[in-house]
Amino acid sequence: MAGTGNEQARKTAEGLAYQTGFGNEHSSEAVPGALPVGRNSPQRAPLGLYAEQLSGSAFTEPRAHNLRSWLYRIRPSAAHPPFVRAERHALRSAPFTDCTPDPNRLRWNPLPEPSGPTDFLDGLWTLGGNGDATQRTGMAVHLYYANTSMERRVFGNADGELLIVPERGGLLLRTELGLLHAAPGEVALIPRGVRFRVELLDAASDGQSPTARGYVCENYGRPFQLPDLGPIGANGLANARDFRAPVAAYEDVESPVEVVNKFCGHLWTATYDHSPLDVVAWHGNHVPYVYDLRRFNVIGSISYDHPDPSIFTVLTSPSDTPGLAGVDFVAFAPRWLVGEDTFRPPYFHRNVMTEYMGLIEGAYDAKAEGFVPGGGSLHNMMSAHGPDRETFDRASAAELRPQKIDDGLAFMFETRWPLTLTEQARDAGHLQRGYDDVWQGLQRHFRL
Ligand SMILES: O=C(O)Cc1cc(O)ccc1O
Ligand SMILES: [Fe+2]
Repeated sequence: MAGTGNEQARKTAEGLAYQTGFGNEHSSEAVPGALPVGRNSPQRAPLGLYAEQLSGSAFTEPRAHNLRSWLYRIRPSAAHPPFVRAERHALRSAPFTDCTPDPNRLRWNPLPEPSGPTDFLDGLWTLGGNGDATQRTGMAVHLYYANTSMERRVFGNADGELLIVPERGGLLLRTELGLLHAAPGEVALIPRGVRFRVELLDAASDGQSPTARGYVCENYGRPFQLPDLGPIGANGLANARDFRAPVAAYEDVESPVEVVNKFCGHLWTATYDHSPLDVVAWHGNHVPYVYDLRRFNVIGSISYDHPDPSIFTVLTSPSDTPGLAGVDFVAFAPRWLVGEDTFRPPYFHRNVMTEYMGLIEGAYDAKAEGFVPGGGSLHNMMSAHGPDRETFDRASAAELRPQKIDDGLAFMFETRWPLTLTEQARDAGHLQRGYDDVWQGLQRHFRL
């Protein structure tokens, strides 16, 4: 999994420089000479910087799973006042105990627009999840709807990593390790503990101030990694080289900045007298990434039958049982369907895993209508689901020519544990009533 040092930064369309590769020992310095050579913690770090290690795994975990970065910063993170409890808005954490786990198929419309100025952090709204943040197991599903940038404040999550899936509006993520741009169709991964600020970039097409909407998978468990490829071979699915990590970029700001820290499910806040995004150089593999889902190399059947969606796994958080993920991130990217004598859309099924699905753009091939961009569906453990009636009827009669599915981009957070809702998700006005009806009217065709 680890690669070699990668100093080769490249410019992208957005003008940001990146280093490429997943799991690499990256290194970067915003000022020449800021990175110590040959040791991590010299008696005096270059340029009067402080050396600090940030770990994402226990020191003693196997090398293939070991995650840590060394940061060279203007002030050590330790120089901060006490944290005090903060208001948590609509952000919730596991364990989720307010609602009874619900076996029903559920579907939501997009989050309603916020009524006042709302930044990414205040705009986070938790749908539900499983596990326990204090036990570092399970996951949570959040949505966000923001209309302002985070100003003079920074967020860090001690409870897990954050996989951010923008659906509307580009995000500029200013992290301790540098800047990332994530637009709809791309995903960003912020590792546990890495502090960041979210700025909204793209003005709406009507010239209105920017808004940003999307989904977040909070993973309390083992950090996301690329799935094994087995017989697929050495290449395919999400290729490691398409992940982009930032280059060092720092703020030298000596004025008050609020630092919000999510710890064991609660938000804590402290006002620092400087910006904690003050890392001038760093090296390591505990790093944020951005990945363009359009780079996903889709593998599928070229003979018959609809393959199981595990073939679309972008990232997986393994559990202690081989093959049984705490959470998988799965993308349904554009692809050709060529199966002969095959019902081509997703089949009817009851799955021991729990499936939360969202839509980034367009439509999804199992649902003719009602599953809309920014909305989401939950098919909990063993809940029966699959193509809606209209899709079933159409696909059962379709002429089976090669067909390109390129009118949408959907994804799934698939988890080994059932997902329990928050009260706000259960009682939401944007919860669709009558979702079950999409499977009504499936005719009896049996005859002897
Ligand atoms: O739409 C779903 O329910 C997700 C899904 C997709 C697929 O291709 C096969 C199984 C499955 O659960
Ligand atoms: Fe499913």
